[in-house]
Amino acid sequence: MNERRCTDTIEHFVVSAKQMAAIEQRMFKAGMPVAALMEKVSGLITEKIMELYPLTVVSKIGVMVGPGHNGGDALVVARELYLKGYEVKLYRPLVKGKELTQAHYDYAISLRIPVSQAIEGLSECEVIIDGLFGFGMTRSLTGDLAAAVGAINHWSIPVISIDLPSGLDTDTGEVLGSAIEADYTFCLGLWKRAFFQDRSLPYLGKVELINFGIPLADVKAVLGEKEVIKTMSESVARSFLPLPRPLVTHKYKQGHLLIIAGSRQYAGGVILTGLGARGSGVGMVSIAAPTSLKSMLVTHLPEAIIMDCAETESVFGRGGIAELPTKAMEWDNYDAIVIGPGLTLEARLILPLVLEATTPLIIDADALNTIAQSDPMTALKSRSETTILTPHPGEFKRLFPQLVTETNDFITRTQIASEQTETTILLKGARSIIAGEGETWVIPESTPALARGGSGDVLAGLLGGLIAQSDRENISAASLTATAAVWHAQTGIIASKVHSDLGVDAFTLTQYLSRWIVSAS
Ligand SMILES: NC(=O)C1=CN([C@@H]2O[C@H](COP(=O)(O)OP(=O)(O)OC[C@H]3O[C@@H](n4cnc5c(N)ncnc54)[C@H](O)[C@@H]3O)[C@@H](O)[C@H]2O)[C@H](O)CC1
Ligand SMILES: [K+]
Repeated sequence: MNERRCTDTIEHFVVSAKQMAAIEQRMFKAGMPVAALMEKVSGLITEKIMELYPLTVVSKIGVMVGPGHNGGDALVVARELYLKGYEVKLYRPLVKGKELTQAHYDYAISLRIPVSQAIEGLSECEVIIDGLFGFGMTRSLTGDLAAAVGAINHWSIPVISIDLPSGLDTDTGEVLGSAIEADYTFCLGLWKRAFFQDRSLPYLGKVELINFGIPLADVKAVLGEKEVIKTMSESVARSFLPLPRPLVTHKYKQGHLLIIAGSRQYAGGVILTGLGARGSGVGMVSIAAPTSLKSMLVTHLPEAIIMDCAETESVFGRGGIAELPTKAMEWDNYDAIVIGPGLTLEARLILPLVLEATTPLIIDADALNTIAQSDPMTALKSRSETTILTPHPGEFKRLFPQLVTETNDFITRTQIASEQTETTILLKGARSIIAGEGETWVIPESTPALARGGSGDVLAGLLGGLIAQSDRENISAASLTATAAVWHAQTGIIASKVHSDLGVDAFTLTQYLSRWIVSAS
């Protein structure tokens, strides 16, 4: 495997609370003392806090201390900051705690670090450290705990959460009763699943992984092969791009993508998909679209071959594709097909034929909605070639209503849907999730600037173009899908820096697709 593609480093793995506890136990069993690990971790957190809030700027720091080792970490951080000269005040709502945490508490008292009996005692602090609960939180926050969290969220004092914001479920990111809205979260050792569930984003603030040297062997031993979830970093995504191009090549060697999209009702989606494909660098784009869209498509995408299709009656104002021309259905001519954007539910007339194509197929938008109206499992499982679905949460729910009811976890949902349909699924969101062929990827960064009509059409074209020109023998569909998702998200970030979060309409987005590639050099 290409060395640059190595995802076997600590920063790439994502774990559940149960897996984290098992990994930690292996380290302890091998001889690493619990107290030594807590000192090491807390030393690193202290350094980060001092970088963010130097003594010259901030002096009063409040520390919330819980009963478990998250509270132990908080007490070590409190002690170190106190010894460095900060005015530290503790709040410990639960008197009982784990032995090591109690020992650190006793020592803090012996140093005369003040303790407030009520949360209000922390209201004058300039920063608050949240060490109430980490991955050991099992029950909902109630009573004094919930009230304390509510008070902190109400004040406008910056909050730093240790490991994860107290009150969030480590795996699903759900709020258990009430949760800290942190400004910064220092995730300890390995990324937890909650960091990649959309619902937890408003609570996490800026996130950073504190690498304290968990042995990779312990991670691999606990996760095995089946339960691996990885983040797709920018550098790994770049390594999956079809670069460098061979010096001697021609357009059909660089991939031929067929886009089947558009209707009279939704004429623009097909242009945006075409522009997304253009941005991918794919050698050739063919477009099958309703005949009345032809001249417009030629104007916007002069490089594409436009195959005009007979239209359905516009009784409902739809004007969708009634029939695909024979030329379009010579599937062997294409390296990938994208079907969906702007088709309307008239897609039902052509979809069964397209599903039979022996070409990698990306199914988006109305094609997904159309499949949802039939029997998705049977329709998708019967395909012989790679199939990629790109639903947003609404489309996902229409396709897999039962899964949405049965599991509260976006990652698990995507994995099960992928297994059941034998497809690769990209569940789009603030943190997109990709599952396919046993791989699971999460996308660690994006921007709300991309929450606009047409943004998904661009992604479908970009993904189709990437699949069409890639070395599919050596790169999985899931890896390429995650690469396209990173490319799309990072393009949004780059464009929003120039145009603001309000300025990244789908067309503008397409104009920045190549910037992400050159931004690395
Ligand atoms: N990852 C590592 O290798 C290290 C992690 N450290 C820190 O340890 C915590 C996890 O510690 P643990 O003691 O297992 O769990 P918590 O601190 O999250 O708290 C568990 C504690 O709280 C009780 N409890 C749970 N829910 C509630 C509730 N709603 N109300 C009241 N009490 C509750 C539960 O019964 C337990 O007693 C990890 O996050 C890191 O911060 C190490 O310090 C370094 C190595
Ligand atoms: K915490």
